[in-house]
Amino acid sequence: MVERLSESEISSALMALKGWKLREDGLAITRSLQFSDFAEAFGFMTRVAILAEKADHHPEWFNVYNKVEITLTTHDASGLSERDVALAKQIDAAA
Ligand SMILES: C[C@H](O)[C@H](O)[C@H]1CNC2=NC(N)=NC(=O)C2=N1
Repeated sequence: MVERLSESEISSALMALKGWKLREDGLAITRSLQFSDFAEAFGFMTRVAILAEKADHHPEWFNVYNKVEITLTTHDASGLSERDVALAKQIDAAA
């Protein structure tokens, strides 16, 4: 069973991440990214898809043209877990 992060763990995790915000309900983190065009955006999404599959931890995301909006939460914990932080760090590196 994956543990849900405490508020202080979430705050310190957000400081180590780039551009991620805590969703109003406190149960997810979100980040918006903008690329030069659709092909760049989709290439990023492809890299993230491979990382997500390897981690067995998957984003909720939306893409329109060169913009990608990502939401991370852990369904199994009904909130944020270390899996979200780990994937967010990998996403920051893939951007
Ligand atoms: C059995 C369980 O659904 C799987 O282990 C994974 C799949 N991907 C997942 N992704 C996310 N975001 N949260 C999960 O709890 C999750 N669980």
